[in-house]
Amino acid sequence: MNILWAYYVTCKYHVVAYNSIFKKDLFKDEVVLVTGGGTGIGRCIAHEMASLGATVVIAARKLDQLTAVAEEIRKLGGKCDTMQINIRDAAKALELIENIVAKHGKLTCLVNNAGGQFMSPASMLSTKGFATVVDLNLNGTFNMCKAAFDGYMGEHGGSIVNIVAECRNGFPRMVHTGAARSGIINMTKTLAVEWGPFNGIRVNCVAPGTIVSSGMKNYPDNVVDMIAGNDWLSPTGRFGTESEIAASVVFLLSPAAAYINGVNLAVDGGSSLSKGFPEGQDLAFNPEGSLMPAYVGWPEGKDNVHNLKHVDAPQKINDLLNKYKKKKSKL
Ligand SMILES: CCCCCCCCC/C=C/C(=O)SCCNC(=O)CCNC(=O)[C@H](O)C(C)(C)COP(=O)(O)OP(=O)(O)OC[C@H]1O[C@@H](n2cnc3c(N)ncnc32)[C@H](O)[C@@H]1OP(=O)(O)O
Ligand SMILES: NC(=O)C1=CN([C@@H]2O[C@H](COP(=O)(O)OP(=O)(O)OC[C@H]3O[C@@H](n4cnc5c(N)ncnc54)[C@H](OP(=O)(O)O)[C@@H]3O)[C@@H](O)[C@H]2O)C=CC1
Repeated sequence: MNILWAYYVTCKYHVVAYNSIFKKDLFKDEVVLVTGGGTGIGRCIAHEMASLGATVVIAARKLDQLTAVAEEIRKLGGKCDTMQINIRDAAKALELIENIVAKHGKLTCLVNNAGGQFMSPASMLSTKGFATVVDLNLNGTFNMCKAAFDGYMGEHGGSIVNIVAECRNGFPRMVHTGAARSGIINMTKTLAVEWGPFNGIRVNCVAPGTIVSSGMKNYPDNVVDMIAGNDWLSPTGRFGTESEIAASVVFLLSPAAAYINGVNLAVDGGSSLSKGFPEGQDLAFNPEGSLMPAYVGWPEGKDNVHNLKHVDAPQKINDLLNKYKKKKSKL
């Protein structure tokens, strides 16, 4: 009897969790701001949130990219607005939040996705280069968190997800971003504690490992070659996908994560724990491993193919992704 009861309770909660994660109108009352939403991972997060009913505002410096993504989302039936921002400008960050609240009535979720860096050994990095990357990632993320708090969340609550980069063991060749992202992870813990009492504000991080995305286009060919040559640097024997990052963000913003606060969720295939097998991904490749399709939330088009171009990354990196997919489809 007890076993049956335990089974019933477990199943019941599975069903509750499943429904609350996938219900198509889960975020219908939410207004979410995704910084850097005109490209790559941010674009994917914007699509997923819109597919679940949210009103999405995407903001970055380049309006043309934002406009194109907003059109894609609207064509698929989602709600999306665009606004321009340089997250390094604190005053403009507050102005942005105030504009969103004035236009959409609230701001319940913030995804701090905008950021980036370049590759350089520490020995060759200038003081200005270090400061620039810290300013963009650490100060920029703080500017957005503080603006969201002052402009809406302090009074009404909300949920924040900061996209960082997996940097648990340091970040060789990217000392600036490793320092900045570690700063964000620590800041996230502090804000979770300080702001929780303000109507239950939650602040969490997602730390991507190496992800096939447009971000790689920022790197010169020799760096892309190096990254592409190291695709085995994770126990899963592959890189991650944008939708695998978006899924974790959706989860952390959802009621399924209502009691999760101040964590840093590594989405890296375990690369922070081990670098996998030096023999290469052929040996390490796990045929059962998930390769989520892009834009899980939207209905598929003709022949079960998504209407959207999946990933905008350098050709060599895309070739690797297609190689994994072919292997998977053979099984
Ligand atoms: C084993 C393998 C595992 C490999 C594992 C690899 C994992 C990769 C994981 C991460 C992936 C991603 O994040 S992908 C996402 C990437 N996306 C982005 O980076 C987008 C955002 N990036 C940017 O905006 C820029 O790159 C960034 C430099 C950060 C900011 O641009 P700004 O215009 O503000 O700054 P700039 O004026 O260009 O530059 C300011 C100063 O910075 C320095 N600087 C700028 N670019 C530089 C460069 N390429 N090399 C040296 N120094 C540079 C110079 O000192 C510059 O000053 P002067 O000398 O006076 O000019
Ligand atoms: N791809 C990967 O392997 C990994 C990515 N990440 C992080 O994930 C996030 C998304 O990366 P990804 O999509 O791959 O890369 P992208 O380069 O495509 O995305 C970066 C986005 O940030 C925006 N941005 C950059 N600087 C600013 C600024 N000053 N103000 C406002 N927006 C800005 C850019 O838009 P615009 O130029 O129009 O301003 C762009 O949309 C980044 O923070 C990245 O560092 C972390 C680990 C791994």
